[in-house]
Amino acid sequence: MTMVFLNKEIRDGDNPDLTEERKTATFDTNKMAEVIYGSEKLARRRREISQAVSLIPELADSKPLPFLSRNEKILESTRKVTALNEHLPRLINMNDEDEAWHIHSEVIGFEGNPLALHHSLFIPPLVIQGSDEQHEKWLGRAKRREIIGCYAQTELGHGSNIRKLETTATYSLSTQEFILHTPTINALKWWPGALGKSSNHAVVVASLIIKEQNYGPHLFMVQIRDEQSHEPLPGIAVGDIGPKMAFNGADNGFLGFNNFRIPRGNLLNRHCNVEVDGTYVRPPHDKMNYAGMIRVRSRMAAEQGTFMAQALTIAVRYSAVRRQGFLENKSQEVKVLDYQTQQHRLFPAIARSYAFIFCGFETIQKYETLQNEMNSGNVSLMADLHALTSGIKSVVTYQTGEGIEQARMACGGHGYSMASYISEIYGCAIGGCTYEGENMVMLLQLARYLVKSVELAMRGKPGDLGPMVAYLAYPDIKVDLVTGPEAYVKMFQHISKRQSIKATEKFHRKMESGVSRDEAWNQCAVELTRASRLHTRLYIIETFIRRVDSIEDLSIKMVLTDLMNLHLNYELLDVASYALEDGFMSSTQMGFIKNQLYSSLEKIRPNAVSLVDSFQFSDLQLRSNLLNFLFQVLGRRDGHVYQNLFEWAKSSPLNQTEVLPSVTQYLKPMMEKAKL
Ligand SMILES: CCCCCCCCCCCCCCCCCCCCCCC/C=C/C(=O)SCCNC(=O)CCNC(=O)[C@H](O)C(C)(C)COP(=O)(O)OP(=O)(O)OC[C@H]1O[C@@H](n2cnc3c(N)ncnc32)[C@H](O)[C@@H]1OP(=O)(O)O
Ligand SMILES: Cc1cc2nc3c(=O)[nH]c(=O)nc-3n(C[C@H](O)[C@H](O)[C@H](O)COP(=O)(O)OP(=O)(O)OC[C@H]3O[C@@H](n4cnc5c(N)ncnc54)[C@H](O)[C@@H]3O)c2cc1C
Repeated sequence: MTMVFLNKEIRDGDNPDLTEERKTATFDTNKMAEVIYGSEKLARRRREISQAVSLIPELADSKPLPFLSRNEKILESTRKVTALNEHLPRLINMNDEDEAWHIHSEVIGFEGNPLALHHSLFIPPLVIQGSDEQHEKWLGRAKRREIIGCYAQTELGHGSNIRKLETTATYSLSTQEFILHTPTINALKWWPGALGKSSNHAVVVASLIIKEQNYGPHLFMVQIRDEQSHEPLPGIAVGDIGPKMAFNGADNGFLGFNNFRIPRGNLLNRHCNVEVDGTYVRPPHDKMNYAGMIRVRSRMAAEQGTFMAQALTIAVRYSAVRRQGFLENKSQEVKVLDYQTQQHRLFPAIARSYAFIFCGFETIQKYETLQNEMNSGNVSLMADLHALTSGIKSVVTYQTGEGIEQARMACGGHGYSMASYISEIYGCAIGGCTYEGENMVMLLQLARYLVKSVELAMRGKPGDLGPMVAYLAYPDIKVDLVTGPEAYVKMFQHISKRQSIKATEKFHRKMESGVSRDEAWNQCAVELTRASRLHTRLYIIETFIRRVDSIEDLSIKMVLTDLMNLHLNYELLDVASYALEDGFMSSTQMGFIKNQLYSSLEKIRPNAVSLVDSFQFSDLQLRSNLLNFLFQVLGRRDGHVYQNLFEWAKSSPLNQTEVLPSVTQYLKPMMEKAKL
């Protein structure tokens, strides 16, 4: 029997073009997977889980999803997630979030499902903001999936500016209840995933009002539907918001309250409280109620990195079996992966996927440290992590969107077909630019932090700068890029520092000229977001270097060094104008960076397929599975693309009949009429 994952993933019967690629690899893909996923155990568990899932037919799509209506998609995603629920205890360690995430993405893919938000946005705020008593009451039920929940914060009229949320939770002294109310159409909750038709509970974010004083956004546990009939409770209006760009297997919804009462104990009160007499007990940090958002953002680098990696796996494998045009040898057309332009399209994005995943591991760990500190009352790390994750979520989502789109174009016409699966990945991933804080808004949050840091440095207090921004006070010393990665970091530090200082000085000048602070901020906003992006890209580069430095296996270290060098040169080239502008970079250095970049592409070429194989996405996960060969097919591990594309097309509902009603009703009469 052929094993699912071999050293270089060579299997009998594969397309020989892919086999040839796998033979040229200089490293072991299993070992690389250990580096990607953080440990031998995690990488092995993923393979075991993929293998187990592939043997359970009911966990595969029963129909090609692109051919389904919205109702059918929701039915199918719900069928799969509930079937999965039955198998879960046997397949994964139920306390291991990584395993749970992996198995869900295997089975559900990118289309969404009614439980996706339950585990990522309903349970976490309950854990973070709920007291022990509240955990006792709801957490076990939620974890056992006796109840289904969502996170209802955004409203029709407000998403970014949550201080202005209009849904109110007014404390009634006489009944010791909160009265939830939606005063206007704009105040309807709008967007929460799985709210529309599936959830019976929601963590609702509403402005807390006590004795006519507004205490800002707070989190409340609210039952919205009857647990037996699933009908909305009296006083609640709830429904689906309609089809979206993607993620249509999930029911994002709206929610309105008509003076709906909940007990005082439903305010999630681990860190703040309203006492019986209406006394408000403040949390240890003003923005404590936003902590759940830091958690989600801290996971986005790794998440988006794997989204992009899936699109790249599809595009790189396909590029190795797609032959078109000639190079030197005119007797055989070349693999399109041999074109430098194709490599330039795909390889820097592979490097970014690795970089985002490595960076993601660090931010997830940082969040876990923050969480432990918060539990013991120390909130001093919140500001730093809020700034860092605000920048990272914005940069990685944008660059992931770019990378996936390049992957699509790299597949030519077939990339545009839903058979590639890339449009589904793109539609889901690109939502990340908006959800969990619109990117510009979040870049401006990081900019606040950078401006404050520059001000500290300007006031001669560099010692007060945290390690993340210490470079803002470093002197400018020219660097020789030939000396290696540290010189690239120094060059990037100079660029980032200069932009932060320029933006801050411009902001100060505006205010000195009499413009109000808010107006001055707005007039500098583009420059400020540029500073945030540069700072974040520098941070990502540094995490990449740290990770490569820590690797012991020589063959893995060598290929990752090639990938890291590609990343360094690509990133620096992309922002070179900032350093050319003040003469910190010479045109000779610019030429050096370009040459290094092209030589990195050549070095990576023989390892390209194995670099994406190392993510070890199963065919099921890429919707290119053998069990159901009718589904999306471009990223198949075995590379047999064309015959499966043909099968896919034949399965289109349009092809189930030779003459469509559109022809009999309209085209035929038109043609007949024309003959008269
Ligand atoms: C066993 C089984 C287990 C199963 C597990 C199953 C897993 C299932 C997985 C399924 C896998 C399937 C795979 C497919 C993958 C599909 C994935 C796609 C999923 C899509 C899901 C989308 C979910 C989306 C959810 C949301 O979007 S929720 C809503 C998010 N909303 C926002 O983010 C709003 C953004 N706005 C804000 O955060 C704030 O308004 C603001 C921060 C912008 C401003 O706030 P505010 O006005 O209050 O503050 P100021 O600007 O005035 O600043 C004042 C100071 O406060 C500081 N500040 C602000 N925020 C914070 C903070 N969070 N922490 C600390 N400090 C903060 C500022 O920095 C200011 O400080 P200063 O004054 O010193 O400068
Ligand atoms: C797929 C998806 C899933 C979602 N899931 C959930 C969920 O489960 N729960 C939930 O509560 N919400 C959810 N949301 C909502 C999401 O969190 C918000 O849409 C997001 O926070 C952006 O807010 P907004 O829609 O108000 O955008 P807006 O703020 O209206 O953005 C519009 C434009 O205005 C600009 N802008 C706004 N404010 C500023 C500013 N201060 N400075 C400069 N520019 C500004 C933005 O940059 C943007 O260009 C989801 C959204 C999506 C797309």
